[in-house]
Amino acid sequence: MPVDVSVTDGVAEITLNRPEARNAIDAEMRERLHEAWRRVGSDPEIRVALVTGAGTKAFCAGADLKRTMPPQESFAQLTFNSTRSQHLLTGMNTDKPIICAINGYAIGGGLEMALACDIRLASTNAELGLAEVRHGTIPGGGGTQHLPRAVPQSLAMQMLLTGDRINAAKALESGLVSEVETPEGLLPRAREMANRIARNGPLAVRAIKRVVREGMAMPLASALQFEQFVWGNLRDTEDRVEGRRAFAEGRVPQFKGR
Ligand SMILES: CCCCCCCCCCCCC/C=C/C(=O)SCCNC(=O)CCNC(=O)[C@H](O)C(C)(C)COP(=O)(O)OP(=O)(O)OC[C@H]1O[C@@H](n2cnc3c(N)ncnc32)[C@H](O)[C@@H]1OP(=O)(O)O
Repeated sequence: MPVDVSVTDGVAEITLNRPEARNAIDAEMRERLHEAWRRVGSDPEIRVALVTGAGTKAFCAGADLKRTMPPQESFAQLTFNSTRSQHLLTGMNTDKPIICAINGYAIGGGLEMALACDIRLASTNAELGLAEVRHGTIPGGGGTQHLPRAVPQSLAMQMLLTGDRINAAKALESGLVSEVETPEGLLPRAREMANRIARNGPLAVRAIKRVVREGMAMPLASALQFEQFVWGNLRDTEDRVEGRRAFAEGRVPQFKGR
């Protein structure tokens, strides 16, 4: 299968599995990814998602450049496809946190997928770039908007206009990724982080993702009001009571998500 999904202790691990094509996204992988993101969003047992690539060379080399494009895609069909391409990423708009373990090349749609995630970790051999301009097009999966929001605009424009890749060190320095690990250490680190998030209050975890993502698009005053509103909604939850009770009793809280 071009996409493997395994769920353990509330963590859904999604692996892009076409290493022979540097995990490039063809039509079948796109459909399986849609299914995976739908499962993450709908399965109450899943609290966190972790996405990575099979093999040691690439997270994802982007859209499959060898796929045959129908010669005369109607505009409606193109719109549908672009919508669905967008959906590959917007489908990730679950309110559950997604960690991306970038285990090698993340290019084009591969970097766009990583940019749609909440936490990005990279291995020392990773290289990240948006090559679309070299193919006579522009990123179609959110890259022109997410990259300048993730790194300084000058670096984003340099990457977009040249199609150049940056290495893991530059990605860390620019804040595109939050940590760099050895190839052997990347997945264990990502899994450890995912498991710690999965043990936190699930309502609070999802509220944090929502408040940050939606608040960033608001004026500061409105965003602070939004935070207060969401904080108030959590005040009377069983999880908040359990958190305080567990601290007082010196034990690990058992959150139920209500
Ligand atoms: C209806 C279908 C829908 C499809 C999907 C739609 C949704 C997609 C998500 C949303 C996307 C929006 C728009 C996105 C656009 C893009 O992503 S454009 C593509 C951008 N990517 C690239 O330009 C990368 C091209 N590849 C490379 O530069 C290099 O391969 C590499 C990644 C740097 C790796 O180099 P190296 O390790 O030297 O390996 P290679 O020998 O080059 O490659 C190994 C084999 O893998 C094949 N391959 C690599 N990349 C792709 C690819 N993108 N598409 C198809 N195949 C790829 C390569 O051809 C080799 O194959 P073999 O020759 O058969 O061994």
